[in-house]
Amino acid sequence: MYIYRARVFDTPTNPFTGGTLRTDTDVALVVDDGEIIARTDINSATESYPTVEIIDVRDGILIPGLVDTHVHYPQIRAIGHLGKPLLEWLDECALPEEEKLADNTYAHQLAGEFLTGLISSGTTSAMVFGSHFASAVDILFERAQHLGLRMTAGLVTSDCTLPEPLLTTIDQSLAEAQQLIDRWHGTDRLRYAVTPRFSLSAGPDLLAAHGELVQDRPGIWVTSHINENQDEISDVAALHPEAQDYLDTYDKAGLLSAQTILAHNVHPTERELLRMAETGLAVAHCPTSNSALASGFFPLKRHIETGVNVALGSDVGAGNGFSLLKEGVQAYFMQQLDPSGGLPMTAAHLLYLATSAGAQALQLDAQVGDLSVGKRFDAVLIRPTAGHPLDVGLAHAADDEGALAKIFALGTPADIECVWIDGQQVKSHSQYQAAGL
Ligand SMILES: Nc1nc2[nH]cnc2c(=O)[nH]1
Ligand SMILES: [Zn+2]
Repeated sequence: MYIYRARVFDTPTNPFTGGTLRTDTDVALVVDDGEIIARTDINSATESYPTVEIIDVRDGILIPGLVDTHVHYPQIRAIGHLGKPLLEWLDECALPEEEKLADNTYAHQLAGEFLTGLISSGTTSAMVFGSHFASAVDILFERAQHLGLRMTAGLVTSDCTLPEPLLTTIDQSLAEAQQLIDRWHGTDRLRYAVTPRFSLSAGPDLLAAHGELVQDRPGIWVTSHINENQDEISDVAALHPEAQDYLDTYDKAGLLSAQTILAHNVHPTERELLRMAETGLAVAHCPTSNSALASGFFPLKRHIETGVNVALGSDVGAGNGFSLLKEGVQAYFMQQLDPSGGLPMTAAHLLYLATSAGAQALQLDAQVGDLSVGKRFDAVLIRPTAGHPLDVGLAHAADDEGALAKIFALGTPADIECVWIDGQQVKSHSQYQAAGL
């Protein structure tokens, strides 16, 4: 048991519907076996728990663990290619890298690099796009289990239009998925997600077969891509003449529910938005990816007005890093710049999107997303080096909301001193190597 004495920022109420940022300059979080069992002032905490060690982190700012709802494990080494639209980027940058995961030694290296990327950026829960190779997905689950990450992931499936080594068949993909589900779904903090790459590389029969798998095994998640790029959307329409639009390719296959996360949705129709709201699925907004690939401006206002759940994704490697602080500020920039009129956001909106909204999208909000009593202690300590830009910014912030805006504007993984998952410290600058990452 520990008492964390801290300056805490979190968003237990939704700023998109009138909620506000919660800030406490000096609060005691009593954490027992990974659970926050009290949130009170330090005197009350020490009175109730006189023998418990106090960890004073008031020289930093504690925020909830960040939640990445869309990130690709095989693409860490593909980050940073510039100047290509989606389909060219996939062919020339992403897919050649994904083919290399047929080799387990390579997959092990990438899994280590990938998990280090997440944890060092303060990400404690994630919906991870796995690999086309079952053994590489197995390796990822094993490493994530060792680390304690809250991870939902699965075998990526495609049966057309991609290079041959990345293709599968219905029988093979169902058998491999079943093995991974039996081994990992519900083990510790791990869950399985049916993961058709996108409807441009998955025909109706493959989608339907995995839809049946989801119907047979309630609790299994679904993730894929949608409406990212105009050329992609036209090609999907040609490949799926049976569907009325992109969303319908997944809907017809029985893949849509409140346990579905679809990435991008930059170019949705009104019908698609209405149907998304009806199903309760969540959209992963990936602003650095949308910028890098010039995919377009994400219509956040239309999503919110239609009642579609939205959270943030880094979309590594089209996105250009693991930091959800960077995704938050990029989301803000794009809303500011959108010529059709974006949604103005405050720092509270950005923190909400990067934490509570992600926890809700993953149905983990009973456990994480904010630092209230009853939640698990997934937390990130922002503590910049003295004299570095964020340290200067925080020292001169006008108020708490201003300080949070500085964190989004200036914060990098180097400013993240400690990360806890379920009460366990998984990153600290001093112990970083010892964590075995
Ligand atoms: N951004 C992005 N979009 C995709 N659509 C299908 N695959 C991908 C991918 O790997 N990245
Ligand atoms: Zn993606």
